[in-house]
Amino acid sequence: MPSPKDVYIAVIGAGGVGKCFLAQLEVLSARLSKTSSTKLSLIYVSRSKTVLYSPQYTALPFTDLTTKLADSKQELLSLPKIVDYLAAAPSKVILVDNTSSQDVADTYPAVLKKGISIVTPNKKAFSGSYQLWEEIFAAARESGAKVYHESSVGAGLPVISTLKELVDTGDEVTKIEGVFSGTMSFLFNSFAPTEGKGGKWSEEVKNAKDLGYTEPDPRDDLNGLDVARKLTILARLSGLSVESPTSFPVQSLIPKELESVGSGEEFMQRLPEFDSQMEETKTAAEKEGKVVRFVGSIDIAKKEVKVGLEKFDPSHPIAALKGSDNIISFYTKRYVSPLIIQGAGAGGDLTAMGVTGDLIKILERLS
Ligand SMILES: NC(=O)C1=CN([C@@H]2O[C@H](COP(=O)(O)OP(=O)(O)OC[C@H]3O[C@@H](n4cnc5c(N)ncnc54)[C@H](OP(=O)(O)O)[C@@H]3O)[C@@H](O)[C@H]2O)C=CC1
Ligand SMILES: N[C@@H](CC=O)C(=O)O
Ligand code: NA
Repeated sequence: MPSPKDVYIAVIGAGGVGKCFLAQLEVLSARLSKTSSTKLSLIYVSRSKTVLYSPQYTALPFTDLTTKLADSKQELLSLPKIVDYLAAAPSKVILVDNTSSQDVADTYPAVLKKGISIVTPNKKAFSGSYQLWEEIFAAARESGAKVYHESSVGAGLPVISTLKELVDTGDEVTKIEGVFSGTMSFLFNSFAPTEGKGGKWSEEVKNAKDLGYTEPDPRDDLNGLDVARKLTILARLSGLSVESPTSFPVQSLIPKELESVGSGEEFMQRLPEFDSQMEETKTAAEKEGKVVRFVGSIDIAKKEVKVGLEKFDPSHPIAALKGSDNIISFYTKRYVSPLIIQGAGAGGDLTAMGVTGDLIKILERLS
């Protein structure tokens, strides 16, 4: 029989972030077994085409887990079947969604209604329709299940928790601005550095993908939608009921000629043909003694959200960012001089850290 401190963990998605999360889960699980009465049991892990799970809810061993998952012949479960399986577990369950799937995100209300808590870096649930946002939090309130998504903005950086604490303690956010994409930050810091020549645009896009910074399809970064999703989440948490990430101006860096390309692979292959377009943008800024960067802002009073390229003096903190750094400035009634959060905003281990941190918060709050 499971004890009240047994907690079952189900993980959907074992890519760049998911694999790092599983490694962190193994360490956390071993630490908790030595230092507390909490026993974590990983009972379900899946990728898009394979699944490994325990019908009897016994813990899956961590040894060679990703190889066993890749080789598994177990039949995939549909999302409603996953919910049924988890709801029938004999103790508390936390679902970890490490995908960028809208279908998985759309299942959150049903998951939460069954009392299953969720942690995720997936932006889709919180930046989809406003109706989905309301359904998610209504379901969590109704059942008492928790839903945490720190890594949906700024990867492991404490962006969501900071904003929630500002709002929950009665502060009023007036403006949020900065660099919200690790990919875009890396691209512009390497393509248009404040010193030196910089690399080719398409080559830097490939580097960002290889480093695990981009979305599964890098076009979701280049079209500005990833930043728009993050701003939608932050705006909603600040009290602005933004309808969707396409309900405000978003500048896309996808060349017009490649807008209708079918696959991400073909897009990456053809991108070098259009390097001259970004070169022109860079040169135009250089002629003014500036550099281009991809930024976003939310003006709460004006109810204005925007995403796109802007030019900065090389001495500006946004121009001086390094690597995949994000910089996020909160202007509030209390913080007239902004509260600034800065640091790496993408990468498997850093993103997984936010997910594992959320998991720990839920474990502390589960009664
Ligand atoms: N990478 C980063 O730096 C950051 C990522 N995030 C977010 O983290 C999430 C994961 O990103 P990342 O790990 O980089 O992406 P990857 O593409 O590397 O991994 C996604 C994983 O999800 C799996 N998957 C997709 N759809 C399904 C499904 N329906 N059922 C089961 N598994 C599925 C994929 O399966 P398969 O292996 O078969 O393809 C893959 O294992 C995304 O939501 C992203 O926005 C957030 C902050 C930073
Ligand atoms: N693709 C995203 C990943 C984190 O959200 C980014 O580059 O910021
Ligand atoms: Na974060």
